Amino acid sequence: MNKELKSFLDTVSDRNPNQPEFLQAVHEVAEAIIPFMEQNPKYKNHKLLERMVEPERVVMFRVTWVDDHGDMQVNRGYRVQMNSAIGPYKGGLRFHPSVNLSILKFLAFEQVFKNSLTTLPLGGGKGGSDFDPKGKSDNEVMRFCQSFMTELYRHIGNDKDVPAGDIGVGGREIGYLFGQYKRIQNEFTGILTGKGYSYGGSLIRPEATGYGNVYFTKSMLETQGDTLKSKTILISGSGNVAQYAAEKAIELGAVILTMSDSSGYIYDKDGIDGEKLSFIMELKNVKRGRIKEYLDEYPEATYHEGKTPWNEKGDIAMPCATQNELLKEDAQALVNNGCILVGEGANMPCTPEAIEVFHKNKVLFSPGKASNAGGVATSGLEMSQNSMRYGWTSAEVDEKLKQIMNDIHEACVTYGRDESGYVDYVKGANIAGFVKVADAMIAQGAV
Ligand SMILES: NC(=O)C1=CN([C@@H]2O[C@H](COP(=O)(O)OP(=O)(O)OC[C@H]3O[C@@H](n4cnc5c(N)ncnc54)[C@H](O)[C@@H]3O)[C@@H](O)[C@H]2O)C=CC1
Ligand SMILES: O=C(O)CCC(=O)C(=O)O
Repeated sequence: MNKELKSFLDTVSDRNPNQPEFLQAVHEVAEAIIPFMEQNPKYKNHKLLERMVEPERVVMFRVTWVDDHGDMQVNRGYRVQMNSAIGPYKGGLRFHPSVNLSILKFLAFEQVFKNSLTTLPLGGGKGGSDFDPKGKSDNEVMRFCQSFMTELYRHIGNDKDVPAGDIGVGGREIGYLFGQYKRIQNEFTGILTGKGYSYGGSLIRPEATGYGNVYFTKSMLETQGDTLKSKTILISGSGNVAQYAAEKAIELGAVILTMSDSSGYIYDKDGIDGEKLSFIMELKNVKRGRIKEYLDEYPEATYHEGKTPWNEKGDIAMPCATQNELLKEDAQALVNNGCILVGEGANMPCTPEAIEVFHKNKVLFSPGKASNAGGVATSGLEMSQNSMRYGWTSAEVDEKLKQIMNDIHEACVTYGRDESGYVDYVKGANIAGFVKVADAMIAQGAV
Protein backbone atom coordinates (compact mmCIF):
# COMPACT_ATOMS: atom_id res chain seq x y z
CA MET A 1 0.00 0.00 0.00
CA ASN A 2 1.20 3.51 -0.92
CA LYS A 3 2.73 5.33 2.13
CA GLU A 4 0.47 8.34 1.90
CA LEU A 5 -2.64 6.15 1.62
CA LYS A 6 -1.57 4.11 4.64
CA SER A 7 -0.92 7.15 6.78
CA PHE A 8 -4.28 8.69 5.78
CA LEU A 9 -6.18 5.48 6.54
CA ASP A 10 -4.39 5.01 9.86
CA THR A 11 -5.49 8.47 10.94
CA VAL A 12 -9.10 7.90 9.85
CA SER A 13 -9.07 4.56 11.62
CA ASP A 14 -7.73 6.09 14.88
CA ARG A 15 -10.36 8.83 14.77
CA ASN A 16 -13.24 6.44 14.00
CA PRO A 17 -12.77 3.31 16.10
CA ASN A 18 -15.33 0.51 15.72
CA GLN A 19 -16.65 1.81 12.40
CA PRO A 20 -15.64 -0.94 9.95
CA GLU A 21 -18.18 -0.16 7.22
CA PHE A 22 -17.23 3.52 7.24
CA LEU A 23 -13.51 2.68 7.01
CA GLN A 24 -14.21 0.24 4.17
CA ALA A 25 -15.98 2.94 2.15
CA VAL A 26 -13.24 5.51 2.87
CA HIS A 27 -10.51 3.04 1.91
CA GLU A 28 -12.06 2.42 -1.51
CA VAL A 29 -12.38 6.13 -2.27
CA ALA A 30 -8.93 7.09 -0.95
CA GLU A 31 -7.28 4.35 -3.02
CA ALA A 32 -8.50 6.10 -6.17
CA ILE A 33 -8.24 9.72 -5.03
CA ILE A 34 -4.77 9.89 -3.45
CA PRO A 35 -2.96 8.89 -6.68
CA PHE A 36 -5.29 11.20 -8.63
CA MET A 37 -4.32 14.14 -6.41
CA GLU A 38 -0.65 13.30 -6.96
CA GLN A 39 -1.22 13.75 -10.68
CA ASN A 40 -3.41 16.84 -10.22
CA PRO A 41 -1.61 19.05 -7.68
CA LYS A 42 -4.35 21.69 -7.67
CA TYR A 43 -6.25 19.32 -5.36
CA LYS A 44 -3.39 19.05 -2.87
CA ASN A 45 -2.95 21.28 0.19
CA HIS A 46 -6.64 21.82 0.79
CA LYS A 47 -7.08 18.86 3.15
CA LEU A 48 -9.93 17.76 0.89
CA LEU A 49 -10.10 14.09 1.86
CA GLU A 50 -9.48 14.93 5.51
CA ARG A 51 -12.49 17.25 5.39
CA MET A 52 -14.65 14.86 3.36
CA VAL A 53 -14.38 12.10 5.97
CA GLU A 54 -15.64 14.42 8.74
CA PRO A 55 -19.44 14.80 8.63
CA GLU A 56 -20.47 18.45 8.69
CA ARG A 57 -22.97 17.44 11.36
CA VAL A 58 -24.32 14.30 13.05
CA VAL A 59 -27.63 14.37 14.88
CA MET A 60 -28.50 11.49 17.16
CA PHE A 61 -31.72 11.32 19.12
CA ARG A 62 -34.10 9.25 21.18
CA VAL A 63 -37.30 8.00 19.52
CA THR A 64 -39.95 6.93 22.01
CA TRP A 65 -43.22 5.39 20.86
CA VAL A 66 -45.98 3.16 22.22
CA ASP A 67 -46.64 -0.27 20.69
CA ASP A 68 -50.04 -1.94 20.15
CA HIS A 69 -49.89 -3.53 23.63
CA GLY A 70 -49.52 -0.11 25.25
CA ASP A 71 -45.85 -0.73 26.07
CA MET A 72 -43.25 2.03 25.73
CA GLN A 73 -40.52 1.38 23.15
CA VAL A 74 -37.24 3.25 22.73
CA ASN A 75 -35.18 3.44 19.54
CA ARG A 76 -32.28 5.54 18.38
CA GLY A 77 -32.61 8.00 15.48
CA TYR A 78 -29.81 9.55 13.39
CA ARG A 79 -29.14 11.98 10.59
CA VAL A 80 -25.59 12.26 9.21
CA GLN A 81 -25.20 15.50 7.23
CA MET A 82 -21.99 14.66 5.43
CA ASN A 83 -21.26 17.28 2.80
CA SER A 84 -23.19 20.28 1.44
CA ALA A 85 -20.56 21.66 -0.96
CA ILE A 86 -22.69 21.22 -4.07
CA GLY A 87 -26.24 21.28 -2.68
CA PRO A 88 -28.53 20.53 0.25
CA TYR A 89 -27.85 17.23 2.05
CA LYS A 90 -29.68 14.44 0.26
CA GLY A 91 -29.96 10.74 0.99
CA GLY A 92 -32.26 8.11 2.37
CA LEU A 93 -33.43 6.96 5.79
CA ARG A 94 -32.85 3.33 6.76
CA PHE A 95 -34.99 1.56 9.38
CA HIS A 96 -33.29 -1.73 10.26
CA PRO A 97 -32.10 -3.26 13.54
CA SER A 98 -28.48 -3.26 12.29
CA VAL A 99 -28.40 0.55 11.88
CA ASN A 100 -25.55 2.25 13.72
CA LEU A 101 -23.22 5.21 13.18
CA SER A 102 -20.68 3.22 11.15
CA ILE A 103 -23.31 2.07 8.65
CA LEU A 104 -24.90 5.49 8.31
CA LYS A 105 -21.53 7.24 7.94
CA PHE A 106 -20.50 4.82 5.19
CA LEU A 107 -23.81 5.39 3.42
CA ALA A 108 -23.59 9.18 3.81
CA PHE A 109 -19.98 9.19 2.57
CA GLU A 110 -20.90 7.11 -0.51
CA GLN A 111 -23.87 9.40 -1.11
CA VAL A 112 -21.62 12.46 -1.49
CA PHE A 113 -19.83 10.96 -4.51
CA LYS A 114 -22.96 9.34 -5.92
CA ASN A 115 -24.94 12.58 -5.78
CA SER A 116 -22.11 14.44 -7.44
CA LEU A 117 -22.11 11.84 -10.25
CA THR A 118 -25.79 12.51 -10.97
CA THR A 119 -24.79 15.97 -12.31
CA LEU A 120 -27.53 17.49 -10.08
CA PRO A 121 -26.94 20.00 -7.24
CA LEU A 122 -27.25 17.53 -4.35
CA GLY A 123 -25.07 17.27 -1.26
CA GLY A 124 -24.80 14.01 0.67
CA GLY A 125 -26.44 12.71 3.84
CA LYS A 126 -28.06 9.62 5.30
CA GLY A 127 -30.10 8.77 8.36
CA GLY A 128 -32.32 6.24 9.98
CA SER A 129 -32.99 4.20 13.04
CA ASP A 130 -32.45 0.77 14.59
CA PHE A 131 -36.27 0.42 14.51
CA ASP A 132 -37.35 -2.82 12.79
CA PRO A 133 -40.56 -2.39 10.76
CA LYS A 134 -40.73 -6.18 10.19
CA GLY A 135 -43.73 -7.64 12.03
CA LYS A 136 -45.02 -4.23 13.15
CA SER A 137 -48.60 -3.14 12.48
CA ASP A 138 -49.29 -0.12 10.27
CA ASN A 139 -50.30 1.82 13.38
CA GLU A 140 -47.05 0.99 15.12
CA VAL A 141 -45.06 2.07 12.08
CA MET A 142 -47.08 5.30 11.96
CA ARG A 143 -46.49 6.08 15.64
CA PHE A 144 -42.79 5.40 15.24
CA CYS A 145 -42.54 7.62 12.14
CA GLN A 146 -44.40 10.44 13.88
CA SER A 147 -42.08 10.30 16.86
CA PHE A 148 -39.00 10.12 14.61
CA MET A 149 -40.10 13.21 12.66
CA THR A 150 -40.95 15.10 15.84
CA GLU A 151 -37.19 15.45 16.35
CA LEU A 152 -35.93 15.27 12.75
CA TYR A 153 -38.13 18.12 11.45
CA ARG A 154 -35.90 20.81 12.95
CA HIS A 155 -32.83 19.57 11.08
CA ILE A 156 -34.29 19.26 7.57
CA GLY A 157 -35.81 21.56 4.95
CA ASN A 158 -36.17 21.77 1.19
CA ASP A 159 -33.02 23.92 0.86
CA LYS A 160 -31.27 22.27 3.82
CA ASP A 161 -31.63 18.50 3.89
CA VAL A 162 -34.10 16.33 1.99
CA PRO A 163 -34.33 12.69 3.18
CA ALA A 164 -35.91 9.82 1.24
CA GLY A 165 -36.33 6.03 1.61
CA ASP A 166 -33.82 3.20 1.92
CA ILE A 167 -34.04 -0.26 3.50
CA GLY A 168 -37.24 -0.48 5.56
CA VAL A 169 -38.46 2.94 4.43
CA GLY A 170 -40.84 2.86 1.46
CA GLY A 171 -43.98 4.70 0.40
CA ARG A 172 -45.86 3.90 3.62
CA GLU A 173 -43.16 5.31 5.91
CA ILE A 174 -42.53 8.39 3.72
CA GLY A 175 -46.25 9.17 3.88
CA TYR A 176 -46.34 9.06 7.69
CA LEU A 177 -43.12 11.08 7.96
CA PHE A 178 -44.39 13.72 5.53
CA GLY A 179 -47.73 14.00 7.32
CA GLN A 180 -46.03 14.65 10.65
CA TYR A 181 -43.65 17.26 9.20
CA LYS A 182 -46.56 19.11 7.62
CA ARG A 183 -48.51 19.01 10.87
CA ILE A 184 -45.61 20.39 12.94
CA GLN A 185 -44.44 23.07 10.50
CA ASN A 186 -47.79 23.96 8.98
CA GLU A 187 -46.24 24.06 5.52
CA PHE A 188 -46.45 21.90 2.40
CA THR A 189 -42.97 21.70 0.93
CA GLY A 190 -40.87 19.02 -0.70
CA ILE A 191 -38.91 18.06 2.40
CA LEU A 192 -38.89 14.37 1.51
CA THR A 193 -38.68 12.53 -1.79
CA GLY A 194 -40.26 9.22 -2.68
CA LYS A 195 -43.61 10.80 -1.79
CA GLY A 196 -46.86 9.33 -3.09
CA TYR A 197 -47.96 10.78 -6.44
CA SER A 198 -51.11 12.30 -4.92
CA TYR A 199 -49.09 14.56 -2.61
CA GLY A 200 -46.09 15.68 -4.63
CA GLY A 201 -44.18 12.54 -5.58
CA SER A 202 -42.56 12.05 -8.95
CA LEU A 203 -43.62 9.45 -11.45
CA ILE A 204 -40.87 6.82 -11.89
CA ARG A 205 -39.23 7.53 -8.49
CA PRO A 206 -40.30 4.12 -7.11
CA GLU A 207 -38.87 2.42 -10.20
CA ALA A 208 -35.81 4.64 -10.64
CA THR A 209 -33.06 2.84 -8.70
CA GLY A 210 -33.77 -0.55 -10.25
CA TYR A 211 -34.41 0.86 -13.73
CA GLY A 212 -31.27 2.98 -13.50
CA ASN A 213 -29.19 -0.05 -12.55
CA VAL A 214 -30.43 -1.85 -15.65
CA TYR A 215 -29.79 1.19 -17.88
CA PHE A 216 -26.25 1.31 -16.52
CA THR A 217 -25.80 -2.44 -17.12
CA LYS A 218 -27.01 -1.98 -20.69
CA SER A 219 -24.38 0.74 -21.25
CA MET A 220 -21.64 -1.50 -19.83
CA LEU A 221 -22.66 -4.35 -22.14
CA GLU A 222 -22.71 -1.97 -25.10
CA THR A 223 -19.00 -1.23 -24.58
CA GLN A 224 -18.53 -4.91 -25.56
CA GLY A 225 -21.06 -4.80 -28.40
CA ASP A 226 -23.41 -6.92 -26.28
CA THR A 227 -27.03 -6.59 -25.07
CA LEU A 228 -29.30 -7.85 -22.29
CA LYS A 229 -31.33 -10.05 -24.62
CA SER A 230 -31.52 -13.63 -23.21
CA LYS A 231 -28.92 -12.93 -20.50
CA THR A 232 -29.58 -14.85 -17.29
CA ILE A 233 -29.53 -12.67 -14.16
CA LEU A 234 -29.06 -13.53 -10.48
CA ILE A 235 -30.71 -10.89 -8.30
CA SER A 236 -30.49 -10.71 -4.52
CA GLY A 237 -33.10 -8.90 -2.47
CA SER A 238 -36.80 -8.60 -3.24
CA GLY A 239 -37.39 -5.03 -2.07
CA ASN A 240 -37.71 -1.82 -4.02
CA VAL A 241 -34.43 -1.95 -5.93
CA ALA A 242 -34.56 -5.68 -6.70
CA GLN A 243 -38.18 -5.55 -7.91
CA TYR A 244 -37.69 -2.77 -10.41
CA ALA A 245 -34.32 -4.02 -11.61
CA ALA A 246 -36.12 -7.30 -12.38
CA GLU A 247 -39.01 -5.48 -14.08
CA LYS A 248 -36.80 -3.49 -16.46
CA ALA A 249 -34.47 -6.41 -17.17
CA ILE A 250 -37.45 -8.63 -18.10
CA GLU A 251 -38.73 -5.86 -20.38
CA LEU A 252 -35.35 -5.80 -22.15
CA GLY A 253 -35.38 -9.56 -22.74
CA ALA A 254 -33.29 -10.88 -19.85
CA VAL A 255 -34.20 -13.93 -17.74
CA ILE A 256 -34.32 -13.49 -13.95
CA LEU A 257 -33.37 -16.69 -12.13
CA THR A 258 -33.21 -15.69 -8.46
CA MET A 259 -34.52 -13.26 -5.84
CA SER A 260 -33.98 -13.35 -2.09
CA ASP A 261 -34.66 -11.90 1.32
CA SER A 262 -32.75 -12.05 4.59
CA SER A 263 -33.95 -15.66 5.15
CA GLY A 264 -32.88 -17.23 1.84
CA TYR A 265 -33.31 -17.21 -1.94
CA ILE A 266 -35.61 -18.70 -4.56
CA TYR A 267 -34.36 -20.15 -7.87
CA ASP A 268 -36.77 -20.44 -10.79
CA LYS A 269 -35.17 -22.27 -13.69
CA ASP A 270 -37.95 -21.10 -16.05
CA GLY A 271 -37.30 -17.49 -15.16
CA ILE A 272 -39.30 -15.04 -13.03
CA ASP A 273 -41.50 -13.44 -15.69
CA GLY A 274 -43.75 -10.39 -15.38
CA GLU A 275 -46.63 -12.32 -13.85
CA LYS A 276 -44.42 -14.05 -11.27
CA LEU A 277 -42.81 -10.70 -10.45
CA SER A 278 -46.27 -9.19 -9.79
CA PHE A 279 -46.82 -12.01 -7.30
CA ILE A 280 -43.53 -11.09 -5.54
CA MET A 281 -44.47 -7.40 -5.49
CA GLU A 282 -47.83 -8.16 -3.89
CA LEU A 283 -46.16 -10.60 -1.47
CA LYS A 284 -43.50 -8.10 -0.37
CA ASN A 285 -45.24 -4.72 -0.65
CA VAL A 286 -48.76 -5.58 0.49
CA LYS A 287 -48.73 -8.88 2.41
CA ARG A 288 -45.21 -8.20 3.75
CA GLY A 289 -44.49 -11.95 3.56
CA ARG A 290 -41.31 -13.99 3.07
CA ILE A 291 -39.78 -14.93 -0.30
CA LYS A 292 -40.14 -18.65 0.39
CA GLU A 293 -43.92 -18.18 -0.05
CA TYR A 294 -43.14 -17.92 -3.79
CA LEU A 295 -43.12 -21.71 -3.78
CA ASP A 296 -46.76 -21.80 -2.59
CA GLU A 297 -47.69 -20.31 -5.98
CA TYR A 298 -44.83 -21.66 -8.12
CA PRO A 299 -43.86 -25.07 -6.65
CA GLU A 300 -41.48 -25.86 -9.52
CA ALA A 301 -39.04 -23.28 -8.10
CA THR A 302 -36.60 -24.15 -5.31
CA TYR A 303 -35.94 -22.36 -2.01
CA HIS A 304 -32.55 -22.22 -0.30
CA GLU A 305 -32.81 -21.29 3.38
CA GLY A 306 -30.01 -19.16 4.85
CA LYS A 307 -28.16 -18.92 1.51
CA THR A 308 -27.34 -16.22 -1.05
CA PRO A 309 -27.77 -16.82 -4.81
CA TRP A 310 -24.11 -16.43 -5.83
CA ASN A 311 -23.37 -20.12 -6.33
CA GLU A 312 -25.90 -20.36 -9.15
CA LYS A 313 -24.89 -20.05 -12.79
CA GLY A 314 -25.83 -16.72 -14.41
CA ASP A 315 -24.42 -14.26 -16.96
CA ILE A 316 -25.03 -11.25 -14.73
CA ALA A 317 -25.22 -10.69 -10.96
CA MET A 318 -27.17 -7.82 -9.42
CA PRO A 319 -26.77 -7.65 -5.65
CA CYS A 320 -29.73 -5.50 -4.56
CA ALA A 321 -30.10 -6.29 -0.83
CA THR A 322 -27.50 -4.88 1.56
CA GLN A 323 -23.81 -4.15 2.27
CA ASN A 324 -21.18 -6.91 2.24
CA GLU A 325 -23.61 -9.56 0.99
CA LEU A 326 -21.26 -10.84 -1.73
CA LEU A 327 -17.95 -12.23 -0.46
CA LYS A 328 -14.67 -13.26 -2.08
CA GLU A 329 -15.73 -16.91 -2.43
CA ASP A 330 -19.05 -15.83 -3.94
CA ALA A 331 -17.18 -13.73 -6.49
CA GLN A 332 -14.96 -16.68 -7.35
CA ALA A 333 -18.01 -18.94 -7.75
CA LEU A 334 -19.63 -16.39 -10.08
CA VAL A 335 -16.46 -16.13 -12.18
CA ASN A 336 -16.12 -19.93 -12.33
CA ASN A 337 -19.72 -20.10 -13.54
CA GLY A 338 -19.08 -17.67 -16.40
CA CYS A 339 -20.53 -14.44 -14.97
CA ILE A 340 -19.50 -11.49 -17.19
CA LEU A 341 -20.98 -8.51 -15.36
CA VAL A 342 -21.84 -7.43 -11.82
CA GLY A 343 -24.03 -4.35 -11.35
CA GLU A 344 -24.41 -3.26 -7.74
CA GLY A 345 -27.98 -2.18 -6.99
CA ALA A 346 -27.38 -2.05 -3.24
CA ASN A 347 -24.81 0.18 -1.54
CA MET A 348 -21.42 -1.58 -1.13
CA PRO A 349 -22.85 -5.13 -1.42
CA CYS A 350 -19.53 -6.58 -2.63
CA THR A 351 -16.59 -6.79 -0.23
CA PRO A 352 -13.23 -5.33 -1.37
CA GLU A 353 -11.89 -8.89 -1.76
CA ALA A 354 -14.82 -9.79 -4.02
CA ILE A 355 -14.22 -6.69 -6.17
CA GLU A 356 -10.57 -7.68 -6.49
CA VAL A 357 -11.64 -11.06 -7.89
CA PHE A 358 -13.90 -9.34 -10.46
CA HIS A 359 -11.17 -6.92 -11.52
CA LYS A 360 -8.55 -9.66 -11.78
CA ASN A 361 -10.87 -11.65 -14.04
CA LYS A 362 -11.86 -8.60 -16.12
CA VAL A 363 -15.52 -8.97 -15.17
CA LEU A 364 -17.40 -5.72 -15.88
CA PHE A 365 -18.07 -4.39 -12.38
CA SER A 366 -20.03 -1.27 -11.44
CA PRO A 367 -20.02 0.13 -7.90
CA GLY A 368 -23.37 1.09 -6.39
CA LYS A 369 -22.46 4.75 -6.24
CA ALA A 370 -22.59 4.75 -10.05
CA SER A 371 -25.12 2.09 -10.97
CA ASN A 372 -27.72 2.76 -8.25
CA ALA A 373 -27.55 6.57 -8.60
CA GLY A 374 -30.78 6.62 -10.62
CA GLY A 375 -32.80 6.64 -7.40
CA VAL A 376 -31.33 9.76 -5.92
CA ALA A 377 -31.15 11.37 -9.37
CA THR A 378 -34.91 10.95 -9.72
CA SER A 379 -35.29 12.29 -6.20
CA GLY A 380 -33.46 15.36 -7.52
CA LEU A 381 -36.01 15.50 -10.34
CA GLU A 382 -38.80 15.23 -7.74
CA MET A 383 -37.30 18.24 -5.93
CA SER A 384 -37.24 20.21 -9.19
CA GLN A 385 -40.88 19.37 -9.90
CA ASN A 386 -41.87 20.35 -6.33
CA SER A 387 -40.07 23.71 -6.70
CA MET A 388 -41.79 24.37 -10.02
CA ARG A 389 -45.14 23.15 -8.63
CA TYR A 390 -45.37 21.09 -11.79
CA GLY A 391 -45.14 17.42 -12.77
CA TRP A 392 -43.45 15.72 -15.69
CA THR A 393 -44.96 12.66 -17.38
CA SER A 394 -43.51 9.17 -16.82
CA ALA A 395 -41.92 9.28 -20.26
CA GLU A 396 -40.28 12.65 -19.51
CA VAL A 397 -38.85 11.49 -16.17
CA ASP A 398 -37.70 8.17 -17.63
CA GLU A 399 -35.94 9.97 -20.49
CA LYS A 400 -34.08 12.22 -18.04
CA LEU A 401 -33.17 9.18 -15.93
CA LYS A 402 -31.75 7.38 -18.98
CA GLN A 403 -29.72 10.44 -19.93
CA ILE A 404 -28.32 10.77 -16.39
CA MET A 405 -27.35 7.07 -16.23
CA ASN A 406 -25.70 7.40 -19.62
CA ASP A 407 -23.77 10.49 -18.47
CA ILE A 408 -22.63 8.68 -15.31
CA HIS A 409 -21.46 5.76 -17.42
CA GLU A 410 -19.51 8.12 -19.69
CA ALA A 411 -17.91 9.83 -16.68
CA CYS A 412 -16.80 6.44 -15.30
CA VAL A 413 -15.29 5.49 -18.65
CA THR A 414 -13.47 8.82 -18.92
CA TYR A 415 -11.76 8.45 -15.55
CA GLY A 416 -11.63 4.65 -15.32
CA ARG A 417 -10.34 3.28 -18.63
CA ASP A 418 -6.83 1.80 -18.48
CA GLU A 419 -4.25 1.28 -21.25
CA SER A 420 -5.70 -2.15 -22.11
CA GLY A 421 -9.15 -0.64 -22.65
CA TYR A 422 -10.65 -2.27 -19.52
CA VAL A 423 -12.80 0.15 -17.52
CA ASP A 424 -12.26 0.22 -13.76
CA TYR A 425 -15.68 1.68 -12.88
CA VAL A 426 -14.73 1.92 -9.19
CA LYS A 427 -11.82 4.22 -9.94
CA GLY A 428 -13.84 6.08 -12.59
CA ALA A 429 -16.83 6.71 -10.31
CA ASN A 430 -14.73 7.81 -7.37
CA ILE A 431 -12.65 10.29 -9.33
CA ALA A 432 -15.57 11.67 -11.35
CA GLY A 433 -17.63 12.08 -8.16
CA PHE A 434 -14.73 13.66 -6.30
CA VAL A 435 -13.83 16.35 -8.84
CA LYS A 436 -17.06 18.37 -8.65
CA VAL A 437 -17.23 18.27 -4.85
CA ALA A 438 -13.52 19.10 -4.54
CA ASP A 439 -13.79 22.08 -6.92
CA ALA A 440 -16.75 23.43 -4.91
CA MET A 441 -14.95 22.95 -1.60
CA ILE A 442 -11.84 24.75 -2.84
CA ALA A 443 -13.98 27.63 -4.14
CA GLN A 444 -15.80 27.95 -0.80
CA GLY A 445 -12.64 28.18 1.31
CA ALA A 446 -12.01 26.79 4.77
CA VAL A 447 -15.49 25.53 5.63
N1 LIG B 1 -34.49 2.58 -2.41
C1 LIG B 1 -33.62 3.28 -3.13
O1 LIG B 1 -34.00 4.18 -3.90
C2 LIG B 1 -32.17 2.99 -3.06
C3 LIG B 1 -31.68 1.92 -2.35
N2 LIG B 1 -30.35 1.63 -2.42
C4 LIG B 1 -29.80 0.50 -1.73
O2 LIG B 1 -30.38 -0.70 -2.24
C5 LIG B 1 -30.42 -1.72 -1.23
C6 LIG B 1 -31.83 -2.23 -1.08
O3 LIG B 1 -32.67 -1.14 -0.69
P1 LIG B 1 -34.24 -1.14 -0.94
O4 LIG B 1 -34.58 -2.08 -2.02
O5 LIG B 1 -34.66 0.27 -1.03
O6 LIG B 1 -34.75 -1.68 0.45
P2 LIG B 1 -36.01 -2.61 0.79
O7 LIG B 1 -36.24 -2.47 2.23
O8 LIG B 1 -37.12 -2.31 -0.15
O9 LIG B 1 -35.45 -4.05 0.43
C7 LIG B 1 -34.32 -4.54 1.05
C8 LIG B 1 -34.12 -5.97 0.62
O10 LIG B 1 -32.89 -6.46 1.14
C9 LIG B 1 -33.12 -7.61 1.92
N3 LIG B 1 -32.20 -7.56 3.07
C10 LIG B 1 -32.13 -6.60 4.02
N4 LIG B 1 -31.17 -6.91 4.91
C11 LIG B 1 -30.63 -8.06 4.49
C12 LIG B 1 -29.60 -8.90 4.99
N5 LIG B 1 -28.95 -8.59 6.10
N6 LIG B 1 -29.30 -10.01 4.28
C13 LIG B 1 -29.97 -10.33 3.14
N7 LIG B 1 -30.97 -9.59 2.65
C14 LIG B 1 -31.28 -8.48 3.31
C15 LIG B 1 -34.57 -7.52 2.36
O11 LIG B 1 -35.09 -8.79 2.65
C16 LIG B 1 -35.20 -6.89 1.12
O12 LIG B 1 -35.45 -7.87 0.14
C17 LIG B 1 -29.81 -1.07 0.01
O13 LIG B 1 -28.42 -1.31 0.03
C18 LIG B 1 -30.04 0.42 -0.23
O14 LIG B 1 -29.12 1.21 0.48
C19 LIG B 1 -29.50 2.37 -3.18
C20 LIG B 1 -29.93 3.44 -3.88
C21 LIG B 1 -31.29 3.91 -3.79
O1 LIG C 1 -33.44 9.29 -3.11
C1 LIG C 1 -32.68 9.65 -2.24
O2 LIG C 1 -32.60 10.78 -1.81
C2 LIG C 1 -31.73 8.69 -1.58
C3 LIG C 1 -31.54 7.37 -2.20
C4 LIG C 1 -30.52 6.66 -1.38
O3 LIG C 1 -30.63 6.59 -0.18
C5 LIG C 1 -29.34 6.12 -2.01
O4 LIG C 1 -29.01 6.53 -3.13
O5 LIG C 1 -28.66 5.28 -1.39
